[in-house]
Amino acid sequence: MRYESAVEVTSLVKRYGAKTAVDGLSLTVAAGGVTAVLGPNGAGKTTTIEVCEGYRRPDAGTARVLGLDPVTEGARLRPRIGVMLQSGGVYPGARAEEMLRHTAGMYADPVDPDVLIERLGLQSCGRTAYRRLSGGQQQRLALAMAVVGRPELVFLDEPTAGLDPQARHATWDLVRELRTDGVTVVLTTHFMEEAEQLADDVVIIDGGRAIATGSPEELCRGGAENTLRFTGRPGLDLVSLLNALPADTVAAELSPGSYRIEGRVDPQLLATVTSWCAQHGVMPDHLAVERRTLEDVFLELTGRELRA
Ligand SMILES: Nc1ncnc2c1ncn2[C@@H]1O[C@H](COP(=O)(O)OP(=O)(O)OP(=O)(O)O)[C@@H](O)[C@H]1O
Repeated sequence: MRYESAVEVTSLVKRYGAKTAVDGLSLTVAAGGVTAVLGPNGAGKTTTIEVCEGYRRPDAGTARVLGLDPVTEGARLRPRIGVMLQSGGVYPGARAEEMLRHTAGMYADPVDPDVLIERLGLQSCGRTAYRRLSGGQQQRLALAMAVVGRPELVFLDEPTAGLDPQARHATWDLVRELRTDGVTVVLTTHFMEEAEQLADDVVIIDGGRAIATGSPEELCRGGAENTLRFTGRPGLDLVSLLNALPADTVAAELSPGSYRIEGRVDPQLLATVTSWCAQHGVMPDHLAVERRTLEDVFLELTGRELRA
């Protein structure tokens, strides 16, 4: 159940020398849901998460996590959160199973490590040193270590980067289960589909600031132009069709007989187009409404150019 915010970041600034990595960022994470933090490379996601985890001190602004200051009240906070770093955080020589059991032993009521080992397909890796695990196995072990203590809140920094599809789906299932159990999950990802699949809320960060927030549905709907496509006989009178549609609608015949209409595609527009087709003896085949995806929204907001 959602009853309060689990994370409150306010006007956060974090600099590395002359580089301002986080530049007055504010965000709120609702308790008991999954929040995906998205942003281009170098946007400041990891830095923000690491401030929330207590690994970095803010230069200005504040972070409150489960009502606590992650730096000054870290000792009280750490037993209540789980952390999966983007890389590292595990002693390279330790065996996988040993490491997970050791982590479990640090908590009052841990999940049975064997259950996590099976869930995350780590059975064959138990006696292998961490540094000899594959990248995907290291990721899965880090995830198991983040959740073994039954945290109230988990931070997962790119949990599925480099995972094969089976491991990605196993990770998604685990995140869904955490959510069902009322655990708050904050994850970063570059996979927009992952955010669409898992997130109740999305925060898009760019240049060290939060530039958009909302549920995936809200972000895809907001100010949205959608597209309607259909095929019919070539050479339809698009001027006549546009006369029947709202003024800002655009129609084009992309190739002979293949039509695209762009604008606010709502049930009324759909009805007008099909009724116009009926009046003109046109059967609109392959009629399809294409909604904006989170990736479309992300690229609209953050641009298409590569980040340095
Ligand atoms: N320890 C550091 N020292 C100096 N600069 C750093 C350090 N860590 C991060 N930066 C810089 O701060 C900026 C933000 O980095 P951060 O890792 O927070 O971004 P990110 O959004 O997580 O990126 P990515 O998606 O690539 O993981 C980048 O320009 C990065 O080069």
